[in-house]
Amino acid sequence: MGTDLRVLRRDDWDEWYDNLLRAFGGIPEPAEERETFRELTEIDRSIGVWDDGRCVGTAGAFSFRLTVPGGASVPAAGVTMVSVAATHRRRGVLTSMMRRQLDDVRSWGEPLAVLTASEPVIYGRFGYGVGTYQLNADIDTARVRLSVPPGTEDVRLRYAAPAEVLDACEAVYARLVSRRPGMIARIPGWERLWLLDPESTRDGASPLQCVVAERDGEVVGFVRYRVKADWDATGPKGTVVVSDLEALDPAGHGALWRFLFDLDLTSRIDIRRRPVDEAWQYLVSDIRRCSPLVRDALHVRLVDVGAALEARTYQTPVDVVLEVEDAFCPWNAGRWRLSGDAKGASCTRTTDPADLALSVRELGAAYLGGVSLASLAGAGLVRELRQGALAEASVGFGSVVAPWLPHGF
Ligand SMILES: CC(=O)SCCNC(=O)CCNC(=O)[C@H](O)C(C)(C)COP(=O)(O)OP(=O)(O)OC[C@H]1O[C@@H](n2cnc3c(N)ncnc32)[C@H](O)[C@@H]1OP(=O)(O)O
Repeated sequence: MGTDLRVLRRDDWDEWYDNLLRAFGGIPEPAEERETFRELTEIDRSIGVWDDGRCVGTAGAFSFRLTVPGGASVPAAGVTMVSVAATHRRRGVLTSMMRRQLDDVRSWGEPLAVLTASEPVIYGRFGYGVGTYQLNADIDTARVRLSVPPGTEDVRLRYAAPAEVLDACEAVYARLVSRRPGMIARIPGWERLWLLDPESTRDGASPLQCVVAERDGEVVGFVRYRVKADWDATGPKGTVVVSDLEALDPAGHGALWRFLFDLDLTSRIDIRRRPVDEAWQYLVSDIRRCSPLVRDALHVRLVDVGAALEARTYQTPVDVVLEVEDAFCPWNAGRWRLSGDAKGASCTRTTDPADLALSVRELGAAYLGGVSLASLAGAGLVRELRQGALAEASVGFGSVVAPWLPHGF
């Protein structure tokens, strides 16, 4: 028997998933988490590589709908659970899975594939560009002060068991999805992930706690967090480890952040995976003592350039011919005329002279409006062939709010 790349079968899931866990260090997952991922795995959209009957490669693809600039919710394959057995690494197993997967995504009619990478170096060769960034912060709340906007006093906070208020929290999330490019509409069942709280993954912190923010009886935000207690000879210096926080308006946001800042016996907030333009940064007295750190988040691949560029809108009018290079998905290569504005867009094949030349990777980076084409041109990755085309496209592709991926997958 030789090497076989095929769609996953339900009976093979355990061996397939064990290959994945082993590639990530071989640390077993708590039973509840493993069962949740078993249920969330879309078997017929997952592939594996078997060598002599043993699984040596895995890759899955969730059926996401991703918010793009303009607010449309666009089908996107959420590439996930990628692994190759260390015994078989660097022999092209990943490349063969990426080949099959992108062909599949195309045949499913999904214009985009997206992923979060274990290491950013892996996926550029397959045409993915970094389309969103995330902000991590480690805030010294003993030194940094927070001011809050008017209306914060009208927001009431109350503790609740995370499971008890899950529906209300999900309703807040659902209202935010169309507001930011990069957000993913919730697939039923995924909400269970936010409640998983096995002791083994807490790293010494408390169980998950939840506080909801209400105004006039309506939930306008929530925060889920843990507290990691710490005491030394000088007294308490605990850390608030934030799991997620969402708010519908500035007052709800301010109230929740003030709560985090004011928690007794703590002197730090550890918060990750936040929007790079999130409001709290403009409310703190000393941003340096918040140790902000920006990191790549969502990697974006245009699987169907025409359909993807038509699915979003452009904040100012654009009419440009793009010369696209795409060695891995050659059906995208060549010239496309993109004409669009804030109401809609068309993107069709053309033989007209090109205005901008770039690879599909740069298009992926710029697609959600978080990376400007002008910045990429500054790096020599986008070439302007008609004077003025770069500024026109760069402004048009932009987004008023920074794109943001709220959770990993
Ligand atoms: C979306 C997600 O799920 S991200 C999770 C990815 N998985 C992991 O990080 C788990 C641990 N790592 C692995 O399982 C494997 O090393 C993988 C999946 C990253 C790579 O699989 P491989 O089968 O070794 O990759 P493959 O042989 O097809 O490599 C293709 C090219 O990418 C390069 N490459 C692959 N992985 C890496 C890496 N981690 N760092 C640097 N280069 C890499 C290879 O050197 C090769 O380059 P070349 O074409 O110039 O020779």
